[in-house]
Amino acid sequence: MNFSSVKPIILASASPRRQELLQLLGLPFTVVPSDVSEEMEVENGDFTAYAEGLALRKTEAVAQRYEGHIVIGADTIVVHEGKVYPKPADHEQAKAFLQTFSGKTHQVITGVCVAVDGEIHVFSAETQVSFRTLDDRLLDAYIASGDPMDKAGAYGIQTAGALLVEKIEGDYYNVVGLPIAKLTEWLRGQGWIALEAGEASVDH
Ligand SMILES: Cc1cn([C@H]2C[C@H](O)[C@@H](COP(=O)(O)OP(=O)(O)OP(=O)(O)O)O2)c(=O)[nH]c1=O
Repeated sequence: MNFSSVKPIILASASPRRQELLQLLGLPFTVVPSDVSEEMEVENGDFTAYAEGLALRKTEAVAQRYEGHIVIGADTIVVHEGKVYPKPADHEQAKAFLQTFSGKTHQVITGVCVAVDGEIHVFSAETQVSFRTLDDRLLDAYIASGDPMDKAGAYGIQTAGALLVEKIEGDYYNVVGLPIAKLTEWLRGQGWIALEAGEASVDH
């Protein structure tokens, strides 16, 4: 399946997972990571606004340098009982995070931002992830693998972190870092991308 786009696409993300997911569309894109600080306050307990705000910040930082492009940025956060769990600072913190999630359900929210020539659109997706009751040896082995360190909440559902998960409700790819179906539907709806086999596209 191949899509074409009306303008060149930039993925404003260093995440290899997001790059792989965007590759599913079979269209060319360039990666320009944003380099913005991810320090922001959660306001009024609104985690969706927080994830969307970070996605907006990352996207805008790149979009201002690339007129005439479709710039896509995202931010994935893990939320449990009113608190955001970022990428862990060290193995100890990774273990503490995962122990907190053991036997419980948390939320993964990915905020997505698309900017085209000053037009900015933001949306998000949320997935409920329920963890198994984790045994200590499995946790230690998983953390020793190093896999948790570059991932929000200290696990990757797409890697050996899969062994920690009991069930999910919502889009799996949203947990991995990009709700690709929702993004594709949105881009098609705007006419920014189209199926190559003759789908009408809007002239922007
Ligand atoms: C929960 C979870 C997160 N993650 C990853 C996705 C994201 O790469 C990362 C969350 O960090 P982000 O800050 O969203 O993204 P990033 O720093 O990797 O890249 P950039 O800011 O340049 O876009 O956690 C997984 O790969 N699997 C998972 O199961």
